[in-house]
Amino acid sequence: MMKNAVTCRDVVVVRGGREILHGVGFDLAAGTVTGLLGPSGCGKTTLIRSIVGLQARVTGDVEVLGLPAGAPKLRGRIGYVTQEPSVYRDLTVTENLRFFAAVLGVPSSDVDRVIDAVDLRSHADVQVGQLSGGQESRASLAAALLGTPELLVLDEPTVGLDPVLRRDLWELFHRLAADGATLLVSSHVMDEASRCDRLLLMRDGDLLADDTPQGLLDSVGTVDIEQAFLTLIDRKAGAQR
Ligand SMILES: Nc1ncnc2c1ncn2[C@@H]1O[C@H](COP(=O)(O)OP(=O)(O)OP(=O)(O)O)[C@@H](O)[C@H]1O
Repeated sequence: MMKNAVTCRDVVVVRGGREILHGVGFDLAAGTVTGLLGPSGCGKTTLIRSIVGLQARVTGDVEVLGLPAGAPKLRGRIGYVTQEPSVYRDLTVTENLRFFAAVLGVPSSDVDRVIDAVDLRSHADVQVGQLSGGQESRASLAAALLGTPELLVLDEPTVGLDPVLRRDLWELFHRLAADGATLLVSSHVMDEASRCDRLLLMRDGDLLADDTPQGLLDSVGTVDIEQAFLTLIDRKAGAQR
């Protein structure tokens, strides 16, 4: 049986006095790329924060790599890239990565590997403040790849990237999964859905679907994921009427 890297059961989160997640449950199989898709504000970042152990007021069960989310032993086993760049703008790409490698206790030889992985070799000695938005987000991704984490959680990593870079990044995600990593990648761009092994479709703090891209299309009876998402919303609204 395939091992699960993440198991969520009945996850409820309250933020600012409002219930944001209403009892979410799913598994992430090890070595797969799962897309977390849904409109802005539906709760993707909140769910991601619950998995990486940064979210307060989480009830239900969130198990990550066999441990409760947030367990100190998970540090170094999870790579998390937020929507905000997490690298220092006054340091070069290489200087940033050497710094993070030292903090994580990762050999500095790993720096070259992650620079190549995100295709930033030509800008390795450029200050992050002088990079384009897409290059800066790839520098953040490179930092998250240091030490080869078993779980990579990426919050909208392809925002602002051109189609070629997006394609290259998705290829990288699948190479990492083939090497055994588990990836959860959030996006509100539905056309990225077909690149995932599995999809979690979210709306208003609930999971509308948890399926493979083809399984979703077959079960809903549509030809594209965006249409499937809209059909599921209409069905749910109809059921609630
Ligand atoms: N710090 C906070 N305090 C209170 N409520 C918050 C906070 N951050 C987010 N929220 C609320 O939680 C809900 C879910 O936000 P979240 O950031 O998880 O959505 P998202 O799906 O990641 O959106 P986006 O795609 O725009 O990043 C939103 O209604 C938002 O207003």
